[in-house]
Amino acid sequence: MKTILVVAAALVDDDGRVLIAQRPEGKQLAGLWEFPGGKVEAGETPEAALIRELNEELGITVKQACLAPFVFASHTYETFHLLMPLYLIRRWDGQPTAIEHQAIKWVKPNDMRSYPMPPADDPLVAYLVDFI
Ligand SMILES: Nc1nc2c([nH]c(=O)n2[C@@H]2O[C@H](COP(=O)(O)OP(=O)(O)OP(=O)(O)O)[C@@H](O)[C@H]2O)c(=O)[nH]1
Ligand SMILES: [Mg+2]
Repeated sequence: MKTILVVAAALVDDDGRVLIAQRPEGKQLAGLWEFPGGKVEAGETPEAALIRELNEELGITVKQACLAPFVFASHTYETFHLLMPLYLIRRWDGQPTAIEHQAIKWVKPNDMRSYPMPPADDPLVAYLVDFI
């Protein structure tokens, strides 16, 4: 089975809320709420990939120095194994916008359980509850 590397971000605002984004219709896991991010492309560092994805998906600009490695998910799906580092980000330029998602939402980590997320993400929420 192939391992795919996906990078994701927990954007944290001044009130300690985290941004989650609803996956588009027609995509795998449509309608579930996720951390913005995406696949690392060939020749790309994980950090460069995350900066690119956040610009494509949310229209924000993030500096590499503002990416803080946090925790990772390692989860076997039916057709691939997902390895997904999650970075914490507290500073960025621009206003996050749902460019590729159905919707985005700022939620307290304690309230994230009300938003169905991909199975790989479940263990990550507990770390946010403890740390944010
Ligand atoms: N971005 C993101 N992907 C996640 C999360 N949890 C999770 O299982 N994934 C899985 O990671 C895989 C890649 O994510 P993605 O669809 O965002 O990839 P991408 O932005 O490069 O999109 P694309 O492949 O359509 O260009 C998907 O299979 C997705 O289901 C999460 O919290 N955030
Ligand atoms: Mg994505």
